[in-house]
Amino acid sequence: MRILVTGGAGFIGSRFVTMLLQDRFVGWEGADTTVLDSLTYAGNRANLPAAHPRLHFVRGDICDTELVHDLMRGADAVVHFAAESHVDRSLTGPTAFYRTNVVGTQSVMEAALRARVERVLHVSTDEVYGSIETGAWTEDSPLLPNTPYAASKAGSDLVARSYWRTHGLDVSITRCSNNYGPHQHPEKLIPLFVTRLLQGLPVPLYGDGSNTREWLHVDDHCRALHLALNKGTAGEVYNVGGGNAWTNLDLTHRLLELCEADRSLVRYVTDRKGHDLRYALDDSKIREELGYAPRVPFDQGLADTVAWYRDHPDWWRDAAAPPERPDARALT
Ligand SMILES: NC(=O)c1ccc[n+]([C@@H]2O[C@H](COP(=O)([O-])OP(=O)(O)OC[C@H]3O[C@@H](n4cnc5c(N)ncnc54)[C@H](O)[C@@H]3O)[C@@H](O)[C@H]2O)c1
Ligand SMILES: Cc1cn([C@H]2C[C@H](O)[C@@H](COP(=O)(O)OP(=O)(O)O[C@H]3O[C@H](CO)[C@@H](O)[C@H](O)[C@H]3O)O2)c(=O)[nH]c1=O
Repeated sequence: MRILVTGGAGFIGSRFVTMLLQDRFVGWEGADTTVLDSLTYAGNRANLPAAHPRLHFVRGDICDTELVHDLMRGADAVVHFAAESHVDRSLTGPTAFYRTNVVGTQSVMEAALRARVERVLHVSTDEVYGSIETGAWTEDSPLLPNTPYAASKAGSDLVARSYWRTHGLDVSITRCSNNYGPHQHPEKLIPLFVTRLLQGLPVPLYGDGSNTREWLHVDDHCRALHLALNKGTAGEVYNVGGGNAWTNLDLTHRLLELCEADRSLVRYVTDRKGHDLRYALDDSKIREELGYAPRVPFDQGLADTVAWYRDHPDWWRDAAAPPERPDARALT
């Protein structure tokens, strides 16, 4: 078995590859893995084993269709993670988002079609549905993305779907909620707040902190991706939710406790432009059809994540700073 993973040096992709190399996915034991990653600010080669007999790392751009096609020759499956992933960056620099997320996904689908890859999984997000005040999105909910990031991911979903509908490419799409865990870039809420609190620095809470997100441990997400790739149906979408809905304010209070930090470190700053109020996924389809069930209790997963950042300051100290925000800059 040969698997190509795009974006495999990022947060979720590297965890997926690590679990694969540890033979944690039933039926894929001994699989050879090729990672294609351009190592943007978000990619880190050190997220993966330095050397492993079943890992081949290629630094390259998913928009280079010839390269992607060459790497796909003989591959049994492709898992497509590569993307620009941070909403705040998409507000100030959207071009890279449309290039990588839309054009790059078209390149990956085209290469998979030409290389006759048997199975493709496109990793997407609940943000394509927009914002929901009550209830939860099913896979049939309309796509109403609100930010450049979300719009580019919605575009990528439609590109993937069109390769299935027009050309019969065997591709499924997953849409998951907010992931957390080790190796997440400290531009995202949990690692940003944890790494700042551990240094005794204030944390920037957008708006009034009432925005709500559902948190999913990265290991549970990776298990869901394995199931979707192995047992999912071409052309179908599968939601993957965490079931743990928290307002940002409540989550911040939890992080303050875990980091043994004082509430005075919370700073309310100007809200994110177009800030989605609430995300909520109905993931009964993947649970009932593919047998998915999350395993990591949120309290345990969050405590372990904080401990990981506490134990790995060398990993995050040099990470690229989040985009400059005048009010966030004033915090330091
Ligand atoms: N993190 C989340 O909470 C979350 C939730 C839902 C969906 N997703 C989706 O999951 C996927 C992975 O997210 P993540 O959080 O691991 O992202 P990440 O930003 O940590 O990693 C993205 C990886 O893609 C690589 N990359 C970017 N542009 C590239 C290009 N043009 N060519 C090749 N490689 C390129 C980067 O170097 C990096 O290693 C993304 O598609 C994202 O939209 C993430
Ligand atoms: C960085 C930051 C974020 N926030 C708020 C904004 C959001 O309501 C919440 C989480 O923000 P972020 O960690 O940036 O994540 P969010 O915008 O929800 O997007 C994430 O989750 C999405 C899935 O829902 C993924 O598709 C994205 O790739 C991923 O980045 O915290 C703050 O209040 N302060 C901050 O400094």
